[in-house]
Parts: sequence; structure tokens; C-alpha cells
Amino acid sequence: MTDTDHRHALYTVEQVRALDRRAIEVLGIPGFELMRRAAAAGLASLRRHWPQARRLAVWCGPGNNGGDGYLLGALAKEAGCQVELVALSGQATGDALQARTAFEFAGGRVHLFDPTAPWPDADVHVDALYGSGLNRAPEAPVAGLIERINACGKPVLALDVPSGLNADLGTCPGVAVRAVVTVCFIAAKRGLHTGVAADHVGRLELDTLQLPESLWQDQPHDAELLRASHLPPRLRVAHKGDNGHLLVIGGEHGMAGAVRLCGEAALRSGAGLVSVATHEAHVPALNAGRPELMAHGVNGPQALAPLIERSDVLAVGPGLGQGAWGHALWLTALDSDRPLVLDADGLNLLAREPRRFERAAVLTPHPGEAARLLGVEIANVQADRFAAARELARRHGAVVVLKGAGSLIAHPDGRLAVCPWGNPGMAVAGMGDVLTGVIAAQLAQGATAWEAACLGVGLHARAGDTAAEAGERGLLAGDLFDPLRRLGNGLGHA
Ligand SMILES: NC(=O)C1=CN([C@@H]2O[C@H](COP(=O)(O)OP(=O)(O)OC[C@H]3O[C@@H](n4cnc5c(N)ncnc54)[C@H](O)[C@@H]3O)[C@@H](O)[C@H]2O)[C@@H](O)CC1
Ligand SMILES: [K+]
Repeated sequence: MTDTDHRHALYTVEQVRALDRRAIEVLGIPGFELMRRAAAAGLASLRRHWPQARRLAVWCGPGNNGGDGYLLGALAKEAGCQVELVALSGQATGDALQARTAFEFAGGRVHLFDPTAPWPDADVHVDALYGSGLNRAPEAPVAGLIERINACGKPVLALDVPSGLNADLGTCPGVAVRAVVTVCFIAAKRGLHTGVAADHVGRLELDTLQLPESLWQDQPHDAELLRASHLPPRLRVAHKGDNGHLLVIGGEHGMAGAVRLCGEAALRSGAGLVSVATHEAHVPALNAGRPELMAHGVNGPQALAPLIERSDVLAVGPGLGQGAWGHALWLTALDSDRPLVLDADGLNLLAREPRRFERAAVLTPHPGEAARLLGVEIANVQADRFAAARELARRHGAVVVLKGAGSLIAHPDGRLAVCPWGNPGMAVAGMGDVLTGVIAAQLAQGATAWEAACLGVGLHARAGDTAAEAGERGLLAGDLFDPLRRLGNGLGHA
């Protein structure tokens, strides 16, 4: 993750503004020229995706995002398209005013937005209402306009940001455009990659407006996108002990499936040996169903301690429950010095008895578990997923995977990575148990907590995407095993 190039870097809106200013003030490229390039990039994308489109409706807001829209309208007219351009405001200033004049100079007419006017008959709608400058939820009548654009049945190309989406946080304070394609300018805004963004962005394209590499050099970014990384090849002389011994701890009565999924995912991800500590009653079924797992019945700490002694890494929490049995095992595991992954009830117990970890530790909360750990509501977590993940990592001295569309991985030192893969088919029972197993397997094979979380989250999401090729609906957590194995061996696609 050290050789971040600007195409994998994610920026806050503030940092993108600084890049805009740098392009203008240091590189001497006028703002209007940047706007022209943005408009040209938007139109090029439109023609790539909808080569037959002749009639465009362009919706322009009051700021520079609207300016991009005016210039796209001008370029489209020059290219022979019919353009119906509707502006929210009669006023424009600066570069946006110059852009509006250019549109009129190209023979275009600006219609002022009137909710009672007939709906434009267009092949594609271009959303240039609000970009990175969105500072509140769109209000009536613009909120109604956005709903109408979404419901009109025609594809939408969003310029820079789907209007209404907060490009910094991935939140949607009110309504937001649902684009088929979003062309993001200059640098990837972090909020386009997590939270509710996936419902609005559609296909995301980054256009760096032909700016030279020097623009991004030594400029701060906030996070980075995970890349499809290849695992190092296995030594030909590898011994199963070289690939680590994982102990999965969990499986309260009736929850044997969670430990089996976790353990099997770890084996499919390359762990050398996987033991399971669970209720005695689950052992026969585990042995019969997956004899490669070494299942042990444990009734309490005395039985667990020697198993921990023989293992290198722990996965604590799948189906663990929060009763006396689960709590006693949890305490024993946390009092050991083994690197660990903590999930599910392992996290709920941590919320009850907070700790800081002095060893390699990965926590994998979904937003509900993160909210319990932070003592806030789920809505507060989702309102700033970046801050929530970083705060949890800092508080617990652990690498934190905040799950949900656009999973975040936060390091206690502030580093943050965002997962670009995954799909809604993965929102099913057992997926979290599989993720825990995949991450724990990387720890067992010698990765640091940060590497294990980044590798594990990436492999899990890509395996989910491969498995979803047969359809998102009906995807089972166990469907990831085969793709996990292929991806872990460098087979299969990103
Ligand atoms: N040089 C630059 O800075 C460049 C900027 N570009 C474009 O400029 C955009 C940013 O421009 P701006 O900073 O002017 O911001 P925007 O055009 O995104 O919006 C700001 C305007 O919208 C108003 N506004 C925001 N949220 C509102 C809401 N919910 N309801 C009503 N009004 C609202 C603000 O008061 C302000 O007038 C980028 O997203 C990008 O599209 C591009 O042209 C590339 C170059
Ligand atoms: K927009």
C-alpha cells in the first residue's frame, strides 16, 4: 500500500478544493479552462455510453457544477445535439457566468426552472445541479425535481457528484440523483466510495482533466482504494505449520454454522491448520461435515487454555453468544497474547468491557456493532463512517474493518483504506463469519493486522463478486469458498 498513485488515492472535498486551487494558482491553468475540460470529459463519457443520444436535458445548479453543465451544453450543441438546458437560478457568477454566456453564444437558450413546465423529451439527462459544494439537503422544489429525474426512466449522467450526495461522507441528507454514470473530476472524492454512494453513483469514472502528475505530488490525501493484490507464492517445501494454526472460538448452542463457515473460509484462504473450540454437542456434526477442521468441545476456560497454547492466531466471536459460556471463553482469549480477529458477539462483549490491544488485532464490526462500541446510534456511525472507523481503531489500538457497502479499514495511526468491491448479494447470514475466517487466515500466514485486514476484505469482496455472477439473490456465504481459493492462488479476475 506504499506506492499510492493518485488514481488510487481518495480525497476529502477540502483536499480536492486545494488541488483545484493548486491547478489554477501554481500550474496557471484558468478555472474556466478546467471547467471546459470537465465538460468535454463529461460529453465524451456520454457519447461512449449512449452513442445514439441526440437529445439532452441538462440541469444546471447555481455554482460551478452548473458551470460544467453549461459548457457541456455548449459543446453538445456544437456537436449537433439538441440541448434543453434548465437552470435553477437566473444568476451566475465567475466561471459559471462565463460558461453560461458560452452556451448562449453557441445558440443555446437557458430555461429557468419551472416545476409546472412540460418535462423535456430527452435521451439522456445530465445532472449538473450540485457537485462538491452541496452544503445541505436539496429543498423543494429542487428535491421534487431530483425525484422526477430519478423516476423519468431515462439514463442520467452525473457531473462530478450525483446531486444530493455528500461527496465527503457518502451520505445523502435528503434526496439525491441516481446516476447510471458519474464522471468525477480531478481527484476521487472519498464519499463516492462508501455509505449510500453505491445507490447513486452508478458506474464511476475519474477524469483528471489532463493535469500533470506534479499536481498530486506531495499533496495530502485521506484514504486509498484497495487494489487487487496477489498473495506471495507458497514455498514448494511448505509445511502445514508454516501457514499458521488458527483457533476459531464460538458456536453457542444452535450456532455451529458460524464456526464452521469461519473455519472453512480460513482453510480455503490458506491457513495451515484450523481448530475450532465450541460446544461439545457441535463436535460430531463438524467432524462429519468438514473433517479437515479439528473440532474440540470446550465447557470453559480450562479446556480452552491448552488449545490457545497450541495455536498461533484466534478468531473470536462467530456465534459465540453473550452468555456465561461465551463470556468466559472471550475473557480467556483476550487474556492470552495471541493475535486475533474479533467479530459478532466478540465485539458485543468488547462493547460491555472495553479494552485496548497491545498485539495484532482486527475488529470487524458492522455499523450496528460499531455503534454499540462507540456508544452512539447507528445513524451517527453512518453519518461519518470515516470518523467512526478511525475513532474505533484509535480507541482499541486495533485495525478496524467497518463493514457495509464500501467497507472501510482503519489503522490506529489514521491510515484508511476503502474496498471498491462487493455487492448487495453479500448482505446475507454467514458472510461476516466467512470474512473473519479469511482475515484470520492471513494473520495465520504471517501478515500484519493491517495487511491481513486489507487482503482479507479485498479477497472476500472479490470472491463475493465472482460468486454473484450467477445472481446476487440467493447467494450463500459458502458460495465464496471456491472463488476464495481461486483468488488466493492468483486465478480469477479482479
Ligand atoms: N476550478 C474548479 O474548482 C473546478 C470545479 N469544477 C466543478 O465545480 C463544482 C464545485 O463548484 P462549487 O464549489 O461552486 O459548488 P457546487 O456547484 O457544487 O454548488 C455550490 C452552490 O450550490 C449551492 N447549494 C449547495 N447545496 C445546496 C442545496 N442543498 N440547496 C440549494 N443550494 C445549494 C451553494 O450555496 C452554491 O451556490 C465541482 O463539483 C465541479 O463540478 C469543475 O468545473 C472543475 C474545476
Ligand atoms: K452533479
